[in-house]
Amino acid sequence: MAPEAMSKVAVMAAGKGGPSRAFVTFLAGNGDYVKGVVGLAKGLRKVRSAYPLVVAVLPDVPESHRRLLVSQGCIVREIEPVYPPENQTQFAMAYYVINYSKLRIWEFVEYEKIIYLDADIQVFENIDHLFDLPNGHFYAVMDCFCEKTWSHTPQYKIGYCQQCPDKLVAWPAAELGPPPALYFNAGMFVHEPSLATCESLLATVKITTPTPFAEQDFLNMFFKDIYKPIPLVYNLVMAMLWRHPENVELEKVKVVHYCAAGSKPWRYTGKEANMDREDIKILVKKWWDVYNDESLDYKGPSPTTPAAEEVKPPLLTALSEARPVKYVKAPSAA
Ligand SMILES: O=c1ccn([C@@H]2O[C@H](COP(=O)(O)OP(=O)(O)O[C@H]3O[C@H](CO)[C@H](O)[C@H](O)[C@H]3O)[C@@H](O)[C@H]2O)c(=O)[nH]1
Ligand SMILES: O[C@H]1[C@H](O)[C@@H](O)[C@H](O)[C@@H](O)[C@H]1O
Ligand SMILES: [Mn+2]
Repeated sequence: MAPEAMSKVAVMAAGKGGPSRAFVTFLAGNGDYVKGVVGLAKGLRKVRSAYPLVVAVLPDVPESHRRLLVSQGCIVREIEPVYPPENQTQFAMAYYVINYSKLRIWEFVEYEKIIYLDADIQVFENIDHLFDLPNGHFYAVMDCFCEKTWSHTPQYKIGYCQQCPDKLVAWPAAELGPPPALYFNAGMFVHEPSLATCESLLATVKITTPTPFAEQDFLNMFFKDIYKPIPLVYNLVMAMLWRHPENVELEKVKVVHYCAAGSKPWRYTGKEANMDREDIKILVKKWWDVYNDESLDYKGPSPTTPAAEEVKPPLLTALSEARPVKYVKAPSAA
């Protein structure tokens, strides 16, 4: 089926009154991450996903970028920034605001379930079946602790990784107590929006000291009791390719997360560590092939009404009214 026909199916399916579902991504600033979102929208079309891509945008995303996303069939929704607790940021403020603002997607209660994907993710095979996972859990892929980005952690310091818990070094339980809880990469997850959860997330974040991986550390803490790992084919964290090649069957991977330093396809130069690998070059080319494929451009009806009708509800209104936030053409939860 042609991509534009599939988009019509998506609109129809969304309007049928079944459980409403959406892919959600997140965009901040006026930089080049918008390319990631365009690539993702086209990738989801290529694999014939039946569900829309909602883009949660911070107020600093320029109008031209919003229009571009709408022209690519995305549903653009502005969110309010979430700020870290005052005076507690040992790291850059902007970084925390960007990442914590992701917590707003729990406000999207017109969707019963969402699959969140970072803008630096591409979907190469259909993953719509993940919407059928039982509710009540937080599904995501386990992270790898082996890159330098982890050097602040005890795991990294002793050379322990949950991807091969017995191989490198076993966790020294005698000294450090039980091994750390399983830790997911927050670039991709499956969960249910809920105003109650959102309220609790925002209240908890206010009293939680920011840590280096920002909302990722926070979500790991918040959802640790309901976290369920899913196979790494749903979020290939790139470092897995050189850190744990024995765990990766590249031909089976459905979702690639271009998160390693230097791997964002739209900034790729090949010069950073590990970036001259053949598998990386292939994955970067695959991303560009989707991004440049004009046949994947959105050709269906406009997924939103004019920008003036965009509803930008303050969280408090949304919470106090405790009903789905109204938004143009988004599948209704009814
Ligand atoms: O200028 C920016 C920066 C980030 N983003 C959005 O924020 C997401 C997270 O940023 P990165 O993808 O660059 O972060 P990484 O994947 O390298 O980092 C990982 O850690 C982050 C916090 O440290 C987040 O948890 C993220 O989901 C997780 O995969 C992006 O995909 C994008 O959707 C923007 O829109 N603009
Ligand atoms: O393991 C990954 C990786 O190290 C990324 O580069 C980092 O940005 C992520 O937050 C982390 O989860
Ligand atoms: Mn990412």
